[in-house]
Amino acid sequence: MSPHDRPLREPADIPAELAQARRTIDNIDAALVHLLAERFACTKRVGVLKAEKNLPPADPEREARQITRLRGLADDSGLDPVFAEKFLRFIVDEVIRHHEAIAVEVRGDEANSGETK
Ligand SMILES: O=C(O)C(=O)C[C@]1(C(=O)O)C=C[C@@H](O)C=C1
Repeated sequence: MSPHDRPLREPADIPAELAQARRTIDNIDAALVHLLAERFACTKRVGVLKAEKNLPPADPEREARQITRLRGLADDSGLDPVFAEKFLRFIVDEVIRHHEAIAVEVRGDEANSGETK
């Protein structure tokens, strides 16, 4: 466990309920960071697999299905579906940038090893 996992210290003079809510927010933010780190570790592997198999970095058809699914989940759980879609778009755009960089690296490695595909 990292020292950053602990909730932030709050001033003693703030209302107890606000301090409790902020502890919950800090725990949720920590979980979000851990989840994003796991997701990006997984998509890094996907980027390598795609580059090795000469697949394109982006898969718009899969993205469309992910958006439909997440919008439905958001709706069911009281989260604004427009926000859910923007959030996924933000993450996936970053993943695609990573995939593009990985593809450049893998192509370079192949060129250096004299491999052909
Ligand atoms: O599923 C893939 O093919 C991925 O590369 C992962 C991912 C994602 O982050 O969810 C990213 C890019 C694609 O356009 C679709 C989905």
